[in-house]
Amino acid sequence: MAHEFPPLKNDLLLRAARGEKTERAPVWVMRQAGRYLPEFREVRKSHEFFEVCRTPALATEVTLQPIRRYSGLLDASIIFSDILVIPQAMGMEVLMNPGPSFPEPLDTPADISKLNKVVDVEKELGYVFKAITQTRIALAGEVPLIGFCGAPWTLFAYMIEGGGSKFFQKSKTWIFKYPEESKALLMRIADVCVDFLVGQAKAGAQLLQVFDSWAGELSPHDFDIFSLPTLVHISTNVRKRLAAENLPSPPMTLFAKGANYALASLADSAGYDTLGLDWQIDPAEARRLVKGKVALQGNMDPNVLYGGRDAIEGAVKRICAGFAVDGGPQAWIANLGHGITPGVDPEDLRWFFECVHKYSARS
Ligand SMILES: Cc1c2[nH]c(c1CCC(=O)O)Cc1[nH]c(c(CCC(=O)O)c1C)Cc1[nH]c(c(CCC(=O)O)c1C)Cc1[nH]c(c(C)c1CCC(=O)O)C2
Repeated sequence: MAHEFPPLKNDLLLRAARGEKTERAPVWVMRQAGRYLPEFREVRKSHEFFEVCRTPALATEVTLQPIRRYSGLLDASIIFSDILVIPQAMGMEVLMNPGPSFPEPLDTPADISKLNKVVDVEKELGYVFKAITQTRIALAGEVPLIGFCGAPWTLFAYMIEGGGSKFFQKSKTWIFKYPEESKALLMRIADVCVDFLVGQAKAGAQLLQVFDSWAGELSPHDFDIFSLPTLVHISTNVRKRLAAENLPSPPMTLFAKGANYALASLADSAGYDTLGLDWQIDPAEARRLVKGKVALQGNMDPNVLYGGRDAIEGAVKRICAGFAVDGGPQAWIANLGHGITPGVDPEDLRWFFECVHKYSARS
């Protein structure tokens, strides 16, 4: 399955992810297709969240909304979907009302038998591959398209907690009481992640991002046991599988939120080209920890977007200076430290993009 796609006109994102110097920093934001956009809310009025995910024409439409609105300012698109499509593919029911909820979460390891024995990713998640191919065509080479999945630890926690959680008591009970069963389930999820990312790359995704949103809930010791091996499994096997078919591997990004304690070791050995950063670390300190081994992405506190133009400009200026290498942008993708939230004024986000263009430019 080889697709012919329109040639890419803006490769800033891919060059920065490979560690190259760029004339200015590429910029996009997590959850850029989302509820802060009136045109997104309009689509959601008549379509359920997962209906949008499962209908390639709708997924393409909402993926393109921010690209159209911020034409010339945004340097990447990210396919509209959710990390929780993997638990669905494994046989679990997931609702979005308005946050995610699982009517039948995994209670004890005996419940693992309720999951699908084999997951046919093409059959279960082929709609994501279709959406990616259609979006790639519709983008007409304007900007690259990012594919993504959730990291095993984060998905495992959702599948056990049954939704968001404050204390992660149930998922922590699993890892401490049933460590072997937990590791086996985490690896099963990791195998689905591999199939899913390989399929997304084949369908046309030009960069792949893994979201470990709850990495920060683990101690450094437990992260090394319950998350890191699965992340390495994913980066290694995605590249291996694509290479076996003579296909190039897209650059890979890992966003392990809250896991700044692991930055140095992730840069050393996790196998990702770029590490995403939340806002809890100073850019210069992150640069120091990763020793030039990987590119970085981030990391403005998303709530700065509520602080008005001066606050946004000040934060962007500081961040651009903090990530600069030899006085200019290199190996840095400007982004927020987490997803944009629904109350942000889209014009304030435009200002954020304009400030990144201005203050990251090589003089
Ligand atoms: C943990 C997680 C989820 N989903 C995702 C993560 C990892 C990133 C992170 O840490 O935030 C990833 C995600 N979710 C969504 C995308 C689409 C692409 C994009 O970034 O624009 C991506 C990359 C759409 C979405 N996923 C969701 C929305 C909002 C729901 C809606 O339209 O009603 C969107 C646009 C819903 C969702 N999905 C999830 C939650 C916790 C929620 C509810 C939170 C909220 O209300 O914002 C699970």
